[in-house]
Amino acid sequence: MDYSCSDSDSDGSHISSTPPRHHPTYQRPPPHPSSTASLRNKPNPNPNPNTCSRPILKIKPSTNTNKTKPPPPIQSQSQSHSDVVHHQIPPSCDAVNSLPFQILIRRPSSFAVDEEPLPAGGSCVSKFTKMPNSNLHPPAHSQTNQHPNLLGTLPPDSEQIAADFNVTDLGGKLMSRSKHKHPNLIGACASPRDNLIGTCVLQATKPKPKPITVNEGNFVRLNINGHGGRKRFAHKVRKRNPNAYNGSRKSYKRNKNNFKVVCEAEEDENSFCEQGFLSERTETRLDFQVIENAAFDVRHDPSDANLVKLLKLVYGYDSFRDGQLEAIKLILSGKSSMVILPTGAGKSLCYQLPAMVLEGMTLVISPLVALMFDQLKQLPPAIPGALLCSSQTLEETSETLRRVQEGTLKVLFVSPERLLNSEFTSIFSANSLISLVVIDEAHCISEWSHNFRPSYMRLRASLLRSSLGVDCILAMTATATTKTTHDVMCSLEIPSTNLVQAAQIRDNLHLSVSLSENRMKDLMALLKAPPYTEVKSIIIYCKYQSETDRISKLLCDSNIRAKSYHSGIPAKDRRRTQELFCSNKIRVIVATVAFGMGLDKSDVGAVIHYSLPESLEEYVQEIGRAGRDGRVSYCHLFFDDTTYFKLRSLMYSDGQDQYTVNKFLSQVFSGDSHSQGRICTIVKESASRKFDMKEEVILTILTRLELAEERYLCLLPQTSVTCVLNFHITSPPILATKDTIIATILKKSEIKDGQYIFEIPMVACSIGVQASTVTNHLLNLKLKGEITYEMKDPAYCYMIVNFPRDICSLAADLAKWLSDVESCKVRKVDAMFNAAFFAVKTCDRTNGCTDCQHTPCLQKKILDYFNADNDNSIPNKMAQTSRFLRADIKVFLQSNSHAKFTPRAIARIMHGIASPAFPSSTWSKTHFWGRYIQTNFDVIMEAAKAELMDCAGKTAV
Ligand SMILES: Nc1ncnc2c1ncn2[C@@H]1O[C@H](COP(=O)(O)OP(=O)(O)OP(=O)(O)O)[C@@H](O)[C@H]1O
Repeated sequence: MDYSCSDSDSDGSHISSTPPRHHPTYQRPPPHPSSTASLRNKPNPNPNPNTCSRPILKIKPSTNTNKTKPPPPIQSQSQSHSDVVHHQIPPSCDAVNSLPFQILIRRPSSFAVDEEPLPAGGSCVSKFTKMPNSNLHPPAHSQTNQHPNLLGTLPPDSEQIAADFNVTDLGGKLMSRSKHKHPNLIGACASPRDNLIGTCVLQATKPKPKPITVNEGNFVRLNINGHGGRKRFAHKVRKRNPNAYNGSRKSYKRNKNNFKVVCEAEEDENSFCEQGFLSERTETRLDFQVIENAAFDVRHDPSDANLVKLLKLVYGYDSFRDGQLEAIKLILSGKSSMVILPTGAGKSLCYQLPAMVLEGMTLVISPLVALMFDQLKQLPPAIPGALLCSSQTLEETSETLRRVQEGTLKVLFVSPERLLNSEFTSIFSANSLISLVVIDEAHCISEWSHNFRPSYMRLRASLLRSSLGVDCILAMTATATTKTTHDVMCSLEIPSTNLVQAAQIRDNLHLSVSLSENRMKDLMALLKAPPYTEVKSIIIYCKYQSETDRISKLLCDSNIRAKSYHSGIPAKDRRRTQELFCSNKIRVIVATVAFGMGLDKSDVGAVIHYSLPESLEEYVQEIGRAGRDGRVSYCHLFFDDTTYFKLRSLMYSDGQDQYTVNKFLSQVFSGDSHSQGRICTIVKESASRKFDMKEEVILTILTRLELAEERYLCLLPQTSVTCVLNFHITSPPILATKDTIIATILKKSEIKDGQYIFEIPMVACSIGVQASTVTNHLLNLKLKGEITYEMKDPAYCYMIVNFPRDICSLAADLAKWLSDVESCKVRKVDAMFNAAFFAVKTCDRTNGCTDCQHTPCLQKKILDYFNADNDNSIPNKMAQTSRFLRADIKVFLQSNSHAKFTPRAIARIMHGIASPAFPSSTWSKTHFWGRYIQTNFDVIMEAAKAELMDCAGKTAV
């Protein structure tokens, strides 16, 4: 069996494995640094005392099956950069937080989109430009200036974090501005001229209502007929939505500097008249006036009638969907809430509408940059919005921050990593600018979700309150089990009464499932038969990238317009594919899990799962991309044992033994118990190989150490450790005479082929400054043409806050926690497989199920799964013993006596799972690779442990 074809796209969860793809010939595997057996220990209790019981808020049932639920600088102590580097730097956590870097998580996954170079820009300037109101205009001297260090090209390693330099530096400047009274309402036009150019401000008092004239009535007329009105209005929105970037990254890029286009309109009124735009602009002004009045009414009386009126004006919809009204009322009354509504149910409206009504700004925390762009684009014109991401230019970032300070933004999208930047957060904590924090995809907070992210783990109510000065939090997700919901609500301190939940699956989705011996053949047959022949847009989900390419080619060969989509395809091509799909130029998109988040194509008529999803959550998310227009849509799932076993094995990619965690912690806390305040770095790549631990797992452990009650460390923005420097204009010794940093660099460098190689933290420490000061200085010199340099060895950076009293028991706790997370993921695969298996093999087809149509029984399985109080008892198909296992392990160890193994490493090889120290490029050539994929992983680990102890005993003798 060949298990090396594992080019899967992760779902964004670091726990998902993304093994490499290759087929090399067998070589003798290299020795491995780690060795011996692993141990286990006691669990970590729930850290949050705020328990949330069953949800209480009920949603009125509609067609859906609604569910109700409730110190001073000291000398450097750097070691080799390959491991942990320690640096004593000014100790205040705040001070170090102000390093102009952010932690960015590199993910070989859908979330990797987060870090892809996105089209520059993102702060979309709306036509709601600031009006000449002295209250809103800072004095000229307080205008934001460009930071001299931040212009021009950034070094490759710092490209990603460059924008965050901007935020940091600007943050400081912005803080020194005069404090402006934050406006309250949207769309109050200030002067006739401002009106003509569609300029708006937010006012604190109710504006004088204007009588609606024939012209003015256009807006109301456009929307009065609900859906039809919405369509026509949507057209207007597309034409004029200040938040939209025309649906196309390309065109957005083209327009990114065209803020001027909007501003120029002010000067070029005549041309607008000539082009016949004047009346449209007048309508726009009046539209906003009407909306503003309606928003004012809602703020003073959030009655159903007023809310529906505002809904109709802004969106053109006649009524709220399930859960929306309840959620909006909770938010408007200042209550933190959690909203669990199916994909496509309209969760965005639950924060957009309050954003219009509430004073101050709504901050939306979103896991993906691509998702932020989509959400920004979808904001109605009446809600001025922007986003901040690391791919933006200094100008774009400063423009957005200026609008934040002025209060002319109502919605701002940011990534969770942004909250690590204390200068960014200080803008808000000092000014109370934010009235609502929305956490999109809130399940990512919980390690018990299918998509846990370490950066989300840091989103706790206490942090949000202290760093952003906000009281009201809205957590939104489409998929959360009872355990995940409880976890999220506890972390965000949301009372159990404030849960708005509806069935996690829509009724218009027809679910079918089949056990397949030959999935490719069955897929082709499915596509060539009704109802699929009639479906205009289809998504086919596969586990592996290679599968998507193969299937899309096959479909094209069969005259079906199809394209593949996965994270191995360049971002530009992926965007193009998505555009082609959204504009119906291709009929089928064959994708990995990397596709779909934030996709709002309403007429996807079918979603086919060529591979078993990793969890019912993933399944529900993905089928939720069908039928968003409410029409009957078809979702078919193919499954088979082989895919299940492979998938299940992959869930063991991230677990760690206590032995390894212990070694890792010893490295993290190397030094003595008086090392509080010491700044350390862990070079990602070398540490990952050394401990046979994925980089994301390293970050997860560090984050966990930060969030522990004792707070062992404080995570700092990531940095690069090594710098390779070339001098170009002035000779190094001459430059050193007038530049202290260069003088220190010369002292600390090793010279190789004329290049100066040094460690940034070491240089920073010896001068007693922060690493960012050194990098900023280098950047400045680079911009002057004096030097060029390359940054290497990206590293996690942290400050030791509390030295652990007992590293062994801490390691035991952490290993137990990692093991629990691992088991949880395995159970999720089992639950997915069991649901499919039940439908095909056990369902008696009495409750509406027929042949392979299993909507009723799958819906029930899904609801049961999401509502279960625990997930402990999920049966699985794994063998619990194997006759030849011990003997095979013995042979394997004998034939690889040069290498050192842990029991887990052996079990992974027997399951065909690659890891940083045992890559499949080398180890997949052993014929034991994946041989025991059907045997319980823990059983193999136990056998391996016994065999290793045997070997060790013999060696000792
Ligand atoms: N009350 C409503 N009436 C009609 N359409 C609505 C209503 N509320 C939202 N919609 C529409 O439903 C579509 C889906 O909304 P939205 O993108 O907010 O869904 P979502 O729940 O966030 O989905 P996902 O979980 O996939 O992100 C949008 O086109 C939106 O305009």
